[in-house]
Amino acid sequence: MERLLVLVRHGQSEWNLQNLFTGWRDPDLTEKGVEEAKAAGRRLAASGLGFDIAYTSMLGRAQRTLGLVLDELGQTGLETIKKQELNERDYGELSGLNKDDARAKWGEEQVHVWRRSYDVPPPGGESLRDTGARVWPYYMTDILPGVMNGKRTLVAAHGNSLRALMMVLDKLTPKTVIDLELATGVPVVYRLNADTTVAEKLVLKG
Ligand SMILES: O=C(O)[C@@H](CO)OP(=O)(O)O
Repeated sequence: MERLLVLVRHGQSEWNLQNLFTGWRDPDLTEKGVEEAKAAGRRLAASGLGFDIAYTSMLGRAQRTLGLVLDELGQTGLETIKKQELNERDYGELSGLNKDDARAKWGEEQVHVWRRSYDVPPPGGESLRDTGARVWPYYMTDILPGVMNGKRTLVAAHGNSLRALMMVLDKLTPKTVIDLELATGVPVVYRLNADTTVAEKLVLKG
C-alpha cells in the first residue's frame, strides 16, 4: 500500500518580499508566489502524483497555494481540511516588523535565535516547540492515520509549521533543526514505512 505524504510551503508572500515577520498575519501571495505554487503543482503532476485529501492552515497564502497546486494537478475541489493547528508560528510582537530593522535593534544573533531556535519564543509569540505542541498532536491524530490507511495526503502550510512536522519525519533534534530552511513552493515527497518512519524522501526542486 502506498503511504504518501507531500508537504509544500506556500509560495512567496507580499511580506516575504518586503522582508517582514509574518506569523499569523495574512498577506496574499506575490505574482512570483503564484508562479511558484503553479510550478509546484506542475512538478507533482510530472512526477505522476495525485492526492486523496489535502490539509492546509487558516491563512490565505497557504490556502491559495493549495488551490493553485490542485488546479495544476487537475484536482480542483479535492477534499480539503483547513486547520489553525497548521498555521505559521505566531511571531507575537515581531509580526509586521522588518527583519533587518529587528537585527539593527536587537542584534543579528538574537534575531537568528528567535527565528530558528527550538525553544526560545519571540516576545509574545511561539517558539518552534510551542508550534510543534499544536502541529504534532494534529499530525498524530488526524493526518498520519489517513496516510497509514493509504490516503495520499498533501499538506500546504508554512515555513515553521512544516519545520516542526519535519522534525518528526526527519528525526531532527533541537540542535539540527536550527539549520533546516524550507524554500517556498518546493514540494517535499515522503513515502512512509508501516511503522510510520520515512522510507523515502524526495525534494522536487525546479
Ligand atoms: O515571517 C514569518 O512568518 C516566517 C516565514 O516567512 O519567517 P522566518 O523565516 O523568520 O521564520
